[in-house]
Order: sequence, then C-alpha cells, then structure tokens
Amino acid sequence: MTTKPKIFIDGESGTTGLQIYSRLNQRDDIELVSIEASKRKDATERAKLINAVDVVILCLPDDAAREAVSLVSNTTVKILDASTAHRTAEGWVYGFPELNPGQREKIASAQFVSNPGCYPTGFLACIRPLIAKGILKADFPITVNAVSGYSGGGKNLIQKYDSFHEQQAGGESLYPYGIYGLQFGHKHVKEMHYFSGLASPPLFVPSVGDFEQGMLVQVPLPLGILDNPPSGEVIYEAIANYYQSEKFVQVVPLGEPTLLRDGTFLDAKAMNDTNFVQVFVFANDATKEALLVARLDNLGKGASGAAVQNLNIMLGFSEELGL
Ligand SMILES: NC(=O)C1=CN([C@@H]2O[C@H](COP(=O)(O)OP(=O)(O)OC[C@H]3O[C@@H](n4cnc5c(N)ncnc54)[C@H](OP(=O)(O)O)[C@@H]3O)[C@@H](O)[C@H]2O)C=CC1
Ligand SMILES: CC(=O)N[C@@H](CCC(=O)OP(=O)(O)O)C(=O)O
Repeated sequence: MTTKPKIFIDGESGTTGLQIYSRLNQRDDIELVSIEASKRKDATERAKLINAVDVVILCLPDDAAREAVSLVSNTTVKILDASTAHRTAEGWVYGFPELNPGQREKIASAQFVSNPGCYPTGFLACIRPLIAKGILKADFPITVNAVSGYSGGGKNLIQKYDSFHEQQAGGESLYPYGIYGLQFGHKHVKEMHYFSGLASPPLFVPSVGDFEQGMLVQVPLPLGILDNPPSGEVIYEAIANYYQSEKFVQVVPLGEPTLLRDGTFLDAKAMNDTNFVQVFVFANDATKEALLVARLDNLGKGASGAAVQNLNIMLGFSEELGL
C-alpha cells in the first residue's frame, strides 16, 4: 500500500485556510494533518508539524508566513505560501501554471511555491499574453482598476462588513462601494510588474464592494496612442491562442452578449465557487479603445482554488482534482 501525502494547512481556520480545507477534506488521496486549536500560534508545535509532512500550505499574514518558513529544517518538505511574503522572492516559484510555457514544470519540481495574489491573477491573465507575444510593447502605459468582494480582506474585513450589515438592519448598504490604496504602492503591484514583463509598474486602484466573494479586474488599453494599433480581433486571438490548452483560464468569445446580465452589466460574482478566471476583450476599432477584463472568485482562482491546483501539481497528481 502506498502512503498518502500528508498536508498541513498552517492558518487552517482563516478565510483562505478554511476554503482550502473544504476542498481537501473529502479527498482520500491525501492525509490532512491539523494542529490543536489552542496551539495554532505556538511556534514549537507548528515546527513539529511543518517538518513532519510532505506539503505545508501557509494561509497566514505575511510575517507569520515568514516565521513559518524560518521553522523549516526538513529539506524534503514542500511549502506553498498563499501570502504576499514570497511572491517575488529568490528561490521561490510563482504558482501561476498558465502564466508562461514551462511554469507548471517549475512548480512541480520546486520546494518553495508562492500562490499569486487575487488581483495579480486577473491582471496577469489579461496582460501577459499581449506582452509575451509583442502585441503591446513593454513600455505601454498600463492602469488597472479592480473590484473585490470583502472576503478579500480576510477575517477582519468580513467582521467589519458583518457589523455594517447589522447596523443597516436590512436597509440600504452603508458601504456599497469604495476605492482604496490611494497612497499607491499596493502590496500586489510588485508581482504585477515583475511577472507581466512591463517596463514600469502598472498604476493600480483597487476597490471593495458590499458582496462577500467575487472580483473584476479591468485593464483599459488606450490604443489611440499607437501609430498602428492592434485591432480587437488581433488582441482577442493572441489571448485566446495563448490559453487554448488551458482548462482554468477561459477566454470569452469576442462580443459574447449572453455573459452580460440583461445585456448590460458584467457581474463580479459569476465565477464564485469555481477555479476559473475568465478573460474578456471589449474593443472598438473605430475609436481605438479596448478593455480587458478578468472575472474570478477572489477565494477561488484568486486564492484557495489556485492553492489546490498548485498542490496537485506539486504532488504530481492530476491538476483538476478537487476543483
Ligand atoms: N482573502 C483572500 O481573498 C486572499 C487572501 N490571501 C492571503 O492569504 C493569507 C491568509 O489570508 P486570509 O485567510 O484572508 O486571512 P484571515 O485573517 O482570514 O486568516 C489568517 C489566519 O492566520 C491565523 N494566524 C495569524 N497569525 C498567526 C500565527 N502567528 N501563527 C499561526 N496562525 C496565525 C489567524 O488566526 P486568528 O484568526 O486566530 O488570529 C487566521 O486563522 C494572507 O496572507 C492573505 O493576504 C491571498 C489571496 C486572496
Ligand atoms: C479587498 C481586500 O482588502 N483585498 C486585499 C487583497 C487580498 C489578497 O489577495 O491578499 P494577498 O496578497 O496577501 O494574497 C487587499 O487589498 O489587501
């Protein structure tokens, strides 16, 4: 009988950890190992488990994730970090299998894998094919506007919204929508810049809406600044070809009307509870404007679904198991 790989989720009771747990706990091809709740922040107890399993999934704030990595003494244990701490760090592989040819092979053989941020997953899914294929040059000025459900802010933001909902007592939302990060330099910009291949960091404005889960990431392309702008069809074909063999990145056919609610709104929640990121291209060749949009579940392909996909790759399992 072959032994099942042992998995420890450090931060199992947090927002991301719970979602990973729920995707893994029905599986009989792995063994989930848990820490006693009262000892979940005890470094000695965590170190024992971290060094006794095959893969540790870190679902912790950045500092606690760095601490967990410092506790690793077993050179055979693999670490998958869902936090921002190691996304551009040396010695770590970026856990976005669809990003570049050969990326999933790197994930499969790595000891240290970082799970991408939710916003960067949407952004990179849109822009990476255009830079990689030379449809846009690396110096094209890029801005990103995105909206996330409030679970993107973890337990703290969920608690805040729970209390808003109590105060509004069924009435109109107290905080329906707000932009943030207005000092710029959001913690995700570094990985957006690094893995896109852009010459300069994109200007990123995130926002949060009064819904728990779901995300839209918008990348406007003011093509009129170019002498010979690519058409919408060229942009669409480049992105669609890039992901043609990928299951979890869906490039929606150009001008697909049925995906807009009432023909008008693109709904942020439509990918919830899935591991898909959808990429849309909207374009007007006459006005030389285009807009790329990614739609994903911040807790799906944006966090926990992506973590399970990476775990499967790291264990040499079929990538789609449990997703
Ligand atoms: N929410 C999202 O959409 C996404 C989150 N992420 C990242 O995943 C990580 C986890 O985020 P999220 O689940 O949202 O956050 P939560 O705040 O919901 O959960 C964090 C968990 O870590 C535990 N924890 C905190 N400090 C320690 C410690 N020193 N030792 C052990 N456990 C500790 C907390 O326990 P306690 O509550 O008891 O303090 C809590 O269970 C973060 O780095 C986040 O940025 C990544 C992508 C998307
Ligand atoms: C709505 C909200 O607050 N979202 C979070 C991003 C969540 C996330 O992806 O965090 P990691 O980079 O640690 O993975 C934020 O903007 O900080």
